[in-house]
Amino acid sequence: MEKFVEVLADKTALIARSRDLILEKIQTAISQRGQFTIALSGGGTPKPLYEALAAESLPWDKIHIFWGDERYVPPQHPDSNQLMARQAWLDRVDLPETHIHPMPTEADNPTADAQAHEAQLKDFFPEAQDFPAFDLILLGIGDDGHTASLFPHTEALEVRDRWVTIGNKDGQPRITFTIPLINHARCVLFLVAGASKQTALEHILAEEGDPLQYPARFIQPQGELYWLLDRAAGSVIEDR
Ligand SMILES: O=C1O[C@H](COP(=O)(O)O)[C@@H](O)[C@H](O)[C@H]1O
Repeated sequence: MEKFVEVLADKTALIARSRDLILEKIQTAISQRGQFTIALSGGGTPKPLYEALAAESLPWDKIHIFWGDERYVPPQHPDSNQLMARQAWLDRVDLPETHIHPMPTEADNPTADAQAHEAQLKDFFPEAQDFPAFDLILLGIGDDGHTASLFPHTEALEVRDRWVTIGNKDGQPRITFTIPLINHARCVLFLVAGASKQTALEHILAEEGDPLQYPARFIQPQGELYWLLDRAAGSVIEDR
């Protein structure tokens, strides 16, 4: 694993750097493999990044969009990660609808939806031996140290034999990529902004620590790992 930690001056610089990195990864993946596969994160942090990517002229017919996690709500629900990405980015560009691969959330059965999405991924990545290698998985962290929907001390952290599983946020189900799937990516990019993330970040990036308490510590991909932080979040790292 190659690990890079960058502290950017502010959120604007953070978004510009992450946009440029993604544009570089798109170009490399398409020139080497003919397509680019990305899994998106939800929450508030990546929204301006999606808006910035919507302004780019890209080979949309070679780009496939997935999600690393999803809230267990219908696709039109205001909490839906899919809805946010569609409004900020996907609905604004000429991306074929067949290239958008949301996590299903409407079976009224999170286990069935997680299994259905795993089957969809297996159809998309027929060559995958044990786990697929996404070109880029975009992640955030919560103030509690969670990433994707891998929450502290939850069963999802133990899952090693599935691609997709059920997350648990305070008793509410979510759908989430598993740790081994994320760790199989060619590149994992964490985007972290705001002072509220400082404490979690300090524990996640420390030499020693408990990954069950700070699940983002489990993310050690076989490819590249980028931590892009704005100064409000990353000053704790600079001060170390
Ligand atoms: O619940 C979630 O939270 C994290 C972090 O969100 P943010 O609002 O603090 O940026 C996010 O990465 C995850 O995808 C989302 O479902």
